[in-house]
Amino acid sequence: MHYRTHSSAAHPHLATDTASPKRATCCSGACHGTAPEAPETRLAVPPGHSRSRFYIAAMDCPVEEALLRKKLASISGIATLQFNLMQRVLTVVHNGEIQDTIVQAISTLGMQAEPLPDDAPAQESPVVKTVWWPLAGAALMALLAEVAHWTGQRTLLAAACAIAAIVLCGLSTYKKGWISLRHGELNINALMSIAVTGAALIGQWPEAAMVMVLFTLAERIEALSLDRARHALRALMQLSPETATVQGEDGIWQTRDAKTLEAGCLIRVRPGERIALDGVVTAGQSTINQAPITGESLPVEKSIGDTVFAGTINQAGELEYRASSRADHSTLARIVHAVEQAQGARAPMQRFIDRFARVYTPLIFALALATALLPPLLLDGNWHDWIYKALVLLVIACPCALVISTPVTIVSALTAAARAGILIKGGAFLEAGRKLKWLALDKTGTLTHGRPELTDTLFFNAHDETAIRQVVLSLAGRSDHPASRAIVRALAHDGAPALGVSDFSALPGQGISGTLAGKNYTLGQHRLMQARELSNATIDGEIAKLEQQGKSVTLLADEAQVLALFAMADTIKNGSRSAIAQLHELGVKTVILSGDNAHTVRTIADAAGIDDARGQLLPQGKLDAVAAYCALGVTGMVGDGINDAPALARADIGFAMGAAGTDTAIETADVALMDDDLAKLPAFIRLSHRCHAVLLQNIALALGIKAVFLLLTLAGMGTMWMAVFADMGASLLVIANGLRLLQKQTG
Ligand SMILES: Nc1ncnc2c1ncn2[C@@H]1O[C@H](COP(=O)(O)OP(=O)(O)OP(=O)(O)O)[C@@H](O)[C@H]1O
Ligand SMILES: [Zn+2]
Repeated sequence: MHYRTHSSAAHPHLATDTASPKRATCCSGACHGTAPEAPETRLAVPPGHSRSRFYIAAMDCPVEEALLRKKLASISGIATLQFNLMQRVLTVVHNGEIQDTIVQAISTLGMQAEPLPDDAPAQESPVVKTVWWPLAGAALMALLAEVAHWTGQRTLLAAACAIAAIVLCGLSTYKKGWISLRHGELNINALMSIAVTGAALIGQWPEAAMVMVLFTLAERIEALSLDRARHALRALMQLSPETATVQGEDGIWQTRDAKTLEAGCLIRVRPGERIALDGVVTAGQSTINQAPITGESLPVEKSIGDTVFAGTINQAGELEYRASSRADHSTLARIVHAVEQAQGARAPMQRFIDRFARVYTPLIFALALATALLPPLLLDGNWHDWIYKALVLLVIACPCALVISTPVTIVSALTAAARAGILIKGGAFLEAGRKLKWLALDKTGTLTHGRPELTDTLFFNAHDETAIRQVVLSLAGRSDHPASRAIVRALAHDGAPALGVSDFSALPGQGISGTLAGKNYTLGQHRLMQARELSNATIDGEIAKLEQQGKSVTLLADEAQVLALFAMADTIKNGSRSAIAQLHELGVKTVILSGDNAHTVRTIADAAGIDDARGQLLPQGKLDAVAAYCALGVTGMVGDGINDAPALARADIGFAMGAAGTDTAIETADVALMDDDLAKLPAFIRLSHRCHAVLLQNIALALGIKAVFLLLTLAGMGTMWMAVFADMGASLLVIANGLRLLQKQTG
């Protein structure tokens, strides 16, 4: 009997043997070297601690993060804090039942924290309807103040209009500013409040009003732009339909809410409809557009036994399939969840900028103070002029544009990648991609189709070939390894009934063994038989001949001797050569690390144009090889098999191929490629370059604009509302620049 649970579309190699040993215990992240930093996606929960998540609507800007950090630091029992500003979710690892204390503490900051169920799949953030009329009224009042001022009306009128404008739109800024000042933080709200108040105090009423109005307007636009980045990801989730046609107990088809369906139910999908849940086809034949999962829009043939994914589009015919998981555990839901978690992990660039901002703001604030005080005191300057300049400086002191530019850019890139079938588990990996020096590739299933055909069969010392065929068929039937599957495919038509297998065990990268009809047999590679001293000169000679032809050989042996030889040849994937060429163009060197024999590996390396080839590696050998390359430079490893897991975890970036349908790959890989297309590797590296370019542009833009205004102001030419315009303009520009990554197709 076969134990296949995966279709040929989902890669077979990663499916475990039924009795396979534990998966590699090494988790990605924990074993990473220095570059890149381990992602913070999964917060470790020490014993005795628990994890709580809160949705805080007001927390969408790094200034709130600083405030919250400070406030929560005073609560005992909190171990770790993780801020996801894009999703506005705060994760706290703590001991003791202190959720209420946390909510309480946050409320003293003027923010509301709603507890979220732990690890719940992301939910739609509540849409807060923005009320625009107070802002419009404020703008009108500010204009009137301006007019009153210019037409030389009494100051009183200008002041009245200005106060009305500030009250209409600025109260919340004042409130937030006051809270942050009380906690010793200088956030944008505090800076703006001081600037506006200062302007009013020196009699610049219209300017005070304008600054407040422009600031509020820009904040609104900024919030809307950030929402766009958030919703791009949510839009992915909405690809799976709300309802599905399900067979009820009475056999009648009925339309039901997809969220209420359990695994195991039978679903029918018509041509043109979207698949509602992950599942396995039980009837019908069709083609499916899997672009939402894999990024590949060429339709894929599906028939009985094939896996279908929620969110993909059924095209040609009607299909019936049995759901394999609930809607909130579909591959699509996992992708969205993984990207959301990745957003919470801070990329190195972001950490750098946060550190920079912490110095920048106090520095400019000090400069403003000095500007206000020193020239009038020491140089007999005009108080009014210098205070005004100081206020303009306060407006420039906000690092908002700089701080917001990085997360927006990275989130846009992560989302764009997910839409193209590349799941990146954190900004750190995205940033590391462009630094890749070496890429190690697994052979079977990565460079080749992973569907070898049996080419030669030889029997040794055999009295009864039929009996041996039956043994090998029964044993190979227990494994999902491509070598075993090739044997099963070639021999299955013999029609002999399968024998029962007991004591089945798998030796990753070497073979499998089990007891059939009271005798122990091993199916595996040449080395394994040599180590057991079962091989001989004749067999070695035959194998050498076959391997020269680029074939892989698997042997069947009992406890005393080798009984049969199976040679197979795998074909290289169409896209492999061009993908490797693109990688070389991007400055990445390539090497194959394979468990197969050296000749075959060399043959495939030459056919694909790969720089270096190493065969005959056990899982530990692959790991050691990757470690050696890591010492030379940033190293990636691409694989899909159990024998690759330790090496994938050790590499600076571990890429899992054909991850759709294999949950462990989606969860443990640093970068999960949803299908088997190697072209996704150069696409990932190009995205990394593009993302880096945008990050640098944004930093230059944000700092450049500040620098210009700093000089203008000191030269006495900067006005306050110009500074607000420039500052907020910079924020909007960098956001728009970051969002560009969303539009561009990766590839
Ligand atoms: N489950 C199995 N059934 C049959 N043969 C196996 C099995 N596992 C390993 N082997 C033998 O061991 C060899 C090495 O296996 P391994 O899985 O390490 O590498 P591979 O699949 O050939 O190549 P790659 O490392 O590039 O994926 C195979 O070529 C095969 O001969
Ligand atoms: Zn801000």
